[in-house]
Amino acid sequence: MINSETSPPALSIQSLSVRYANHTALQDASLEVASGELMAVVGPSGCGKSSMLSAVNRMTDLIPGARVSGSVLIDDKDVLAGKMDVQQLRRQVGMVFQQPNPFPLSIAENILFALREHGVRNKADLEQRMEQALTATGLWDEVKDRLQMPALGLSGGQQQRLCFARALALQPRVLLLDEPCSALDPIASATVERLIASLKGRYTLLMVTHNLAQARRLADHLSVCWVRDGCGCVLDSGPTLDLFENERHPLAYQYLNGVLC
Ligand SMILES: Nc1ncnc2c1ncn2[C@@H]1O[C@H](COP(=O)(O)OP(=O)(O)OP(=O)(O)O)[C@@H](O)[C@H]1O
Repeated sequence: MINSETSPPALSIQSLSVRYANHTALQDASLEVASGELMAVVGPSGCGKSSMLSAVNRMTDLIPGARVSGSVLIDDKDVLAGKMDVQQLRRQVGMVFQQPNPFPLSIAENILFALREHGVRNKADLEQRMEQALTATGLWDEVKDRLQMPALGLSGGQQQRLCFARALALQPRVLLLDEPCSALDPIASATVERLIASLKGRYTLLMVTHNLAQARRLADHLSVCWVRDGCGCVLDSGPTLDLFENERHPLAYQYLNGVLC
């Protein structure tokens, strides 16, 4: 287990702003995630949570008119720097979305394709990494006898775990999770939540969720975002229980404790 008291943060977001045309989705946001910890980002709709995640893996590059400023350091390297190799960044920073989005390929190919795209060629390595990733997500025993079947034939929860396996196979430094359970039924959601809990300590996780109870169960640290003067911003960040139980920032405290109407 990594000692977060002494290690520098794995992910440090500093004065991050994201603008789309003339709208500021996120203004001057800063937070730090220690290596091996899970930080949950919560806040009302439209406060810039997804925009924050998109800046971390440079998906904002793909949005016409999007402008990003500030810095996003992963192990002290600024991913927003022009010289950053975006292909290399996508290997370092995995992402799982709200809707499971497996490729319309076989279960095996979903993982093998991602590995080959990132330069893994040796057949034994490919198979070993595929099995490890499927095992880590609890899928191996469920799918090992039907690896050549279409991934889209899996249940929603299994598809989501396959998306986790596809990301984990690349051994990312940081994993971004954008409401990873919200499209799943309660049983599948609980399975994915257990999977996320099992990743703590081994991966650095930044998770957007609207489920405050889930944030409280899973997150080591919490960042509460808000919309102020039409722009998304971070109200307060800190240890999860401290934010839930102590009125450090009145608005954040009221939001977390459901006393805002
Ligand atoms: N591609 C885009 N082009 C223009 N505006 C956008 C784009 N993506 C997001 N926005 C706007 O930026 C603001 C922040 O959106 P974002 O999706 O980051 O918020 P969010 O907190 O993740 O919301 P939700 O909880 O509803 O997913 C919103 O006003 C949204 O309409």
